[in-house]
Amino acid sequence: MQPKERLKALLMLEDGTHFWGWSFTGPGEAFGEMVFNTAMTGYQEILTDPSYRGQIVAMTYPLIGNYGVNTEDSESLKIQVEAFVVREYQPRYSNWRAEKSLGEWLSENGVLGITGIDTRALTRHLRLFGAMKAGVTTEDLDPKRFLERVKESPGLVGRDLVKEVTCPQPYRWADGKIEWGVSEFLGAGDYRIAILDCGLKFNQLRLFEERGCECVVFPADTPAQEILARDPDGIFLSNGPGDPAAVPYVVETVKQLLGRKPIFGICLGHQMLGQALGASTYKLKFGHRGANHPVKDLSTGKIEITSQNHGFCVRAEELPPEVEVTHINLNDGTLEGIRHKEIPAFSVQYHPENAPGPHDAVYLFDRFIETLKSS
Ligand SMILES: NC(=O)CC[C@H](N)C(=O)O
Repeated sequence: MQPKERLKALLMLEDGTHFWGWSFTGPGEAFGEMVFNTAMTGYQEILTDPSYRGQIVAMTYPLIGNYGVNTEDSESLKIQVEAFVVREYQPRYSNWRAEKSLGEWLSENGVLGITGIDTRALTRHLRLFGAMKAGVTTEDLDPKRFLERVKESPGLVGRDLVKEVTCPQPYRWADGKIEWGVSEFLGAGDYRIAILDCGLKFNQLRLFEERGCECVVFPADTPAQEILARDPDGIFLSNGPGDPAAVPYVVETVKQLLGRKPIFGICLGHQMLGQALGASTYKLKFGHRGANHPVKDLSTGKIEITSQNHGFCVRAEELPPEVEVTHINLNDGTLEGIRHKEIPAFSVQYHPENAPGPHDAVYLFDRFIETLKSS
């Protein structure tokens, strides 16, 4: 794209701090919580991760777009971020799997991407003052007026975004494909996993399938009895967007499932389990989003390098004595994993399914299968 075709864009934070850049996707406007992700690669997976709903994501890696996008690497059926912010967008992609440019894909899907932003300054600001509401626009370039609109936009706290991303009806996952409307297990695997979909990433389903599991996915508001009626061997609680305190109906479901079937939760799923066990959640200052967060597995003493994407955390001090802390984050000491000592239920705050990120923590899927064998 030649500079003369570029549209000027404004990125405005809730505190009035603002940056000028250019759109690389055409005209547009969006609002959301401004967050940064430190992964060096994996922008397609990040853009399609439903946990990013309600957020504008900036990449700290300075060159984005150089390997294009393809039809295989998406983690859900659509682009989920509200908008995308980069230092330097590269439209000339080079990769044998690429099918189109990042800019074409974003603009076809009506998602605004802006380039030319000093993402290092932006990130330092967010680290100092915390994640905050923001807006990006090519249409309302008066900073004073746009700031007022950013202030009026809804934030993340108290907002149930799960209802926006959960599947509209149950489906069965078979050979990497969705079979809409199938809510029964057909006996195709060694283990039947019922998935409570709060905004899952497809790699969770792929990893279960690779391990011989048959997965049936249920909308987040499915009552516990309906799930139990399918007689699954285990229950998986997926990741998902927004404030974990704003989805009490899922916490209620998890309470009813506890002790009935083995449970494994990831990220929002972990926050649902934590709340079902009696702890509350709080908002982190700027969250953890990236692909190199060190986490210690306290049961083995091993350190794993993990993929992360969360802005909230479970209060460890509120967990009852029958719940053990299994993982901690070595950057800031926050809670990263729990396990119930008496009933088969465990969860982690980070992303063992990676996509994008290192594969160090995939063992947790195997640990869950071991739990199913012994339950
Ligand atoms: N990836 C996730 O599941 C994120 C969980 C939750 N929305 C948070 O930000 O903490």
